[in-house]
Amino acid sequence: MQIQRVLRSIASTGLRAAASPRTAGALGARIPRAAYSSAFPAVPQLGRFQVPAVDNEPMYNYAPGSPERRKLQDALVEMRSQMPFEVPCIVNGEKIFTKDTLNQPLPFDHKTTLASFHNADKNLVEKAIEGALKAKPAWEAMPYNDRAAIFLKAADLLAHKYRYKVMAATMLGQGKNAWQAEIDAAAELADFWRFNTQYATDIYSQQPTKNAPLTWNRMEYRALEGFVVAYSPFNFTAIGGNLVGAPVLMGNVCIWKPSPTGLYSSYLVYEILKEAGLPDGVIQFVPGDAHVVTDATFEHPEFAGFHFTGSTHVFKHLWQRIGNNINTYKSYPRIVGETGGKNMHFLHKSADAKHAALQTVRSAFEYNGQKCSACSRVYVPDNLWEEYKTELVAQTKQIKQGPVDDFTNFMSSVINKQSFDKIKGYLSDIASGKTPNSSILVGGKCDDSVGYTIEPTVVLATDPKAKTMVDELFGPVVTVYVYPADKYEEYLEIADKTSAYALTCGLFAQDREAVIVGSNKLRNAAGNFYINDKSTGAVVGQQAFGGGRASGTNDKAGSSLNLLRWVSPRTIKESFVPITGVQYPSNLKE
Ligand SMILES: NC(=O)c1ccc[n+]([C@@H]2O[C@H](COP(=O)([O-])OP(=O)(O)OC[C@H]3O[C@@H](n4cnc5c(N)ncnc54)[C@H](O)[C@@H]3O)[C@@H](O)[C@H]2O)c1
Ligand SMILES: N[C@@H](CCC=O)C(=O)O
Repeated sequence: MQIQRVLRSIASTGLRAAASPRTAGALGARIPRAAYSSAFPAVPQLGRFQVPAVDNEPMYNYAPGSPERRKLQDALVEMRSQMPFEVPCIVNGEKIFTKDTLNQPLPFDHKTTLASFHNADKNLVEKAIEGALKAKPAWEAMPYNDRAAIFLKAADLLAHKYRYKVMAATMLGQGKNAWQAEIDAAAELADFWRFNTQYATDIYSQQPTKNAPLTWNRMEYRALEGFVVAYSPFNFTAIGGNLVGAPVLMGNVCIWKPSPTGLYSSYLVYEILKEAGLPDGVIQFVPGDAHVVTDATFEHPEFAGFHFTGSTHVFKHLWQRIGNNINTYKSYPRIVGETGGKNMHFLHKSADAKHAALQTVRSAFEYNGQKCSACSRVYVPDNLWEEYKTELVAQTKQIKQGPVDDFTNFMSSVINKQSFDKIKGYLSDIASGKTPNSSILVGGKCDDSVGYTIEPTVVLATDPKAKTMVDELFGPVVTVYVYPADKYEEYLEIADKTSAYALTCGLFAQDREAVIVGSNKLRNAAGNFYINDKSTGAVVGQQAFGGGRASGTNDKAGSSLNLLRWVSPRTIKESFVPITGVQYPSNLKE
């Protein structure tokens, strides 16, 4: 509160100073010092501060007997003993219980509720927008060092004080096992917040390199005029923290509609930012019906940007809506969306078949196949098929599935009934012969009596355009197509054209020429391309993430490219010496 008061006073004195008239219009006239001297003393910046060097958050491995395993198990027990939690909307720092509630169940035990959350109605969303716009001048005026410090502090709070709590919420609410929660809710989120401070510093330091005599040129990276809206998906706690964190670090204010199936961990993320010093109103936490929140935010003239991660059809629909409203807005809204995938592993005949099979099992089935980057189609040359299949089937069969509290479980269940029904529909059609050219090689059972559980499943397709080679299922199903080993280039071209998506791809080959040919032919088939590695597991600071085509705007979360979308630069030229006439030398008579 105190910090907000100070910032508000800075912002308003700044505005007063800008508006105060000069005593005389002519250049060179004396300006009384007092008119200006009171405007800026509250924010002396007596140094060019250097944001601390950042590194990836070290990851614990949760091996049996490790202290981190015990601490995480304790956090799970504690969370289970306290749930269900009640989650309010938070607008202008105030917790608001609207009494219009929904539950977030455990996906692997859907009769048990993790949290009950209050949905915002139209009036509350409008109040959130108004409050955010009021908070904006002070937030934007806060010196960058202080904005960065808030995010660095949040990252440290997350990595230390709240690590196991946020991980436990991610495990119970979103169905992740310990390792998947570690790489998401602890490591990736801390990395996003820390690395972004570095990227923002880099952006701010990009300044004009030339100055004509008697002038000074500068570039100011203004926040967008208005407010930004962020809609987050259920599958990564870190993504929600970055969807709001990136624009806000650059001086924007943000209306955050978290996913109903990732709600409790999102709430904890908001609370951490608040504890780190984020002023009230800068992020407005408004769970709510998607249509209600969209109607209120997308119809507002100050709607300045949309930061989305989720499915392709939702993003396309929302983009269209923004287009239809274009005459409503003060500016052209920035639209950034990372969306679906139909990610492939492509093996050349020189590939290490066992390595590729193991990586396929990890990529296709870790987090129950619910990573946007999960491998869901594989092209295997016939010379490697027997070896690859033997390993793939054996490894798939030994996967243990069940509640996340049992650390020996590699998988749990998919997120909700809608997802379960969709995947079950595809698998039933294959099992009953309704889908031509496809059969189930291993897995295929679906059971939603306790959790929304789908067995890890491998489909064998005899048509490279079979339905499950094309559509995103977003669950633990991978489809394999066996191609003639000597038709590598032909099948690279088919793979490139098979799906509308272009998110991630793993190319497996020992032969360097095959690596070069594959990389070239699949240049536009993926925004994240891996050679002899799986299609999942991008790390902030190492592999900036995002895809093209129907997979998104490819603004690369976890990079300066993304942060640049949240600023509207102003070029400033200052002249130091008055001119003395209008004519240029070229106007003079010979
Ligand atoms: N490319 C990436 O970086 C990336 C990362 C994570 C997830 N994803 C994709 O996200 C999807 C899975 O996440 P999800 O199920 O949470 O996605 P989703 O599209 O169902 O939901 C995303 C967000 O949009 C909201 N939403 C849903 N329907 C809406 C509508 N009609 N109008 C307005 N808002 C709406 C949701 O409430 C949620 O906040 C997959 O397609 C996956 O590939 C992509
Ligand atoms: N960072 C993740 C992708 C996020 C999508 O769900 C990965 O690369 O596995």
